[in-house]
Amino acid sequence: MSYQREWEELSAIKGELAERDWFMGTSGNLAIKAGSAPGAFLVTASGKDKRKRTAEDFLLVDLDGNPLEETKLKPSAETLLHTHIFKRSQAVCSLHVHTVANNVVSELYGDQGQITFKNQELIKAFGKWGQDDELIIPIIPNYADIPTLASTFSHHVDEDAGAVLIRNHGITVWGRSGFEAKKLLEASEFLFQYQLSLLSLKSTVQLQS
Ligand SMILES: CSC[C@@H](O)[C@@H](O)C(=O)COP(=O)(O)O
Ligand SMILES: [Zn+2]
Repeated sequence: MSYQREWEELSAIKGELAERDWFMGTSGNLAIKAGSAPGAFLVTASGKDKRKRTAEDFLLVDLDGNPLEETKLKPSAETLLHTHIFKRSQAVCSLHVHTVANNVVSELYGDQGQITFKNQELIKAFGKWGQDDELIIPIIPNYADIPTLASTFSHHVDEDAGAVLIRNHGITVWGRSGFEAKKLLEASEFLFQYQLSLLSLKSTVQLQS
């Protein structure tokens, strides 16, 4: 089975996210559908330093997350989340990263179960082009039991592109292409960093007045 093109695409995305330092402490995992095999996708191998580029970065798994080729590599511990995305939508790529900004936002808004962005240019990345459009990013608890986490996560996969925050853990985004998934990830991180800067400056101004 040939998946060289998808391997190179995911590898290039991985390299860009690594340049942003979004894989601290081996965190993060990435997946892309293997075009020639509709029931298969490439996923990052578990526990690797994703800043490094190696011949063992990804392995091919089926839609239940089982390896399709003989390998000593283990699929990402969070492969189940990617399987839900590919089973429930037409998404082609999903990306998961831990950043300080997405963790802090998930904790600040975790009790509300979501964060809403409005009057922000970058929500257009999610197709929100109207004057009063809102982008709602759900926030789910960080269940240690991965099947429970994945099942909770799956309830929010109702479109072919989207984003979900996992509280004090990270974000998972998915899209109809690698380009779209990366765009949503970058837009989300921009919005999180903006929100944190705004809250911090507001509290400084309040303290001074
Ligand atoms: C030490 S990073 C935390 C991991 O448990 C996990 O959240 C993660 O994102 C990476 O796990 P991985 O199994 O390498 O895909
Ligand atoms: Zn993670």
